[in-house]
Amino acid sequence: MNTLHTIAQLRAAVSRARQEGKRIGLVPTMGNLHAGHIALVEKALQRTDYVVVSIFVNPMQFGAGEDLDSYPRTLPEDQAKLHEIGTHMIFAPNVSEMYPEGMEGHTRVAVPVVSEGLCGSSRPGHFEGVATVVSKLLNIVQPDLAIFGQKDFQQLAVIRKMAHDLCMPVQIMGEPTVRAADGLALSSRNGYLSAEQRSNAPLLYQTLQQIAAKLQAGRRDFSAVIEEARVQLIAAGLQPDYLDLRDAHNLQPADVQTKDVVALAAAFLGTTRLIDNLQFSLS
Ligand SMILES: Nc1ncnc2c1ncn2[C@@H]1O[C@H](COP(=O)(O)OP(=O)(O)OP(=O)(O)O)[C@@H](O)[C@H]1O
Ligand SMILES: CC(C)(CO)[C@@H](O)C(=O)[O-]
Ligand code: BAL
Repeated sequence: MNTLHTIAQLRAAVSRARQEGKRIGLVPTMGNLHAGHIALVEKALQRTDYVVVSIFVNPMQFGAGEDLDSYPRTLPEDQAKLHEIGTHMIFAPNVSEMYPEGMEGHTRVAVPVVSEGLCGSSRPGHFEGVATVVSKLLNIVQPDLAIFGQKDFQQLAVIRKMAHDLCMPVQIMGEPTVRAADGLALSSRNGYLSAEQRSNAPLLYQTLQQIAAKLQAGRRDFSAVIEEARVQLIAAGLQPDYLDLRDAHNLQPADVQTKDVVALAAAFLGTTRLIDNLQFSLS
């Protein structure tokens, strides 16, 4: 396994693999890899013959005052984890390789509607940054398959819509969220939590489970159920950013007709913002 830092080197390596008849897989990440990322890479290794993992903390998707500078950068540890499971190639460009003329006048990919609301409201410009960098990565690697986590549910919806609308010749696959034993979704940002915050953090997923249980038991007063959840999070010291029920297929607001629902939440523990979601069916 090699780590390449330039687009030209990576393109040459992928093109050699393709000439050997290999199917190419891509797993885009921002590094600081945990078992959630590893599950995506293992799926890519099962489904394709040559797996590229990109590691790039993309400044275009961070807003002012967010954690771009403090985001954990752990390339040697990431390399060891990826080597151990048989990853074929790491692509770890620096910012000037990806944005040689800077970000100011750079082309941007906007995916309306699905990018709006939820994380799109709290992080203006975030999904434009994600869609732009994922487009670049897809154009650089030209994979047959690209895999993303369902933990970032709205991000996955944005990327699927972008690939569809722009006729990108790639299969986009979403994989289930990997959780700690207490239910907390694994996330690089969990590393920012104090011991006390970490012990309260599983309440985010528990609250989503309680919302699902109430609706599956027959309640249809969506706003009251959401308000009860908000009150519970606040009482435990979590500050909800959003808590919402959407149609899992198109992220439009859920109503009493919606069959496949996703409950989505973002909440602050101190300055750390965690997200999670839970999909469930209503009859
Ligand atoms: N717990 C998880 N289970 C499955 N996939 C995950 C999990 N966490 C992240 N991913 C996926 O891994 C890919 C890279 O995500 P990223 O590097 O941002 O990791 P992260 O841990 O989510 O970090 P952050 O704290 O920035 O949200 C994304 O497709 C993301 O959805
Ligand atoms: C998809 C991604 C790698 C694009 O920077 C990032 O948003 C992430 O890690 O989820
Ligand atoms: N995991 C999504 C990337 C981000 O929070 O910027």
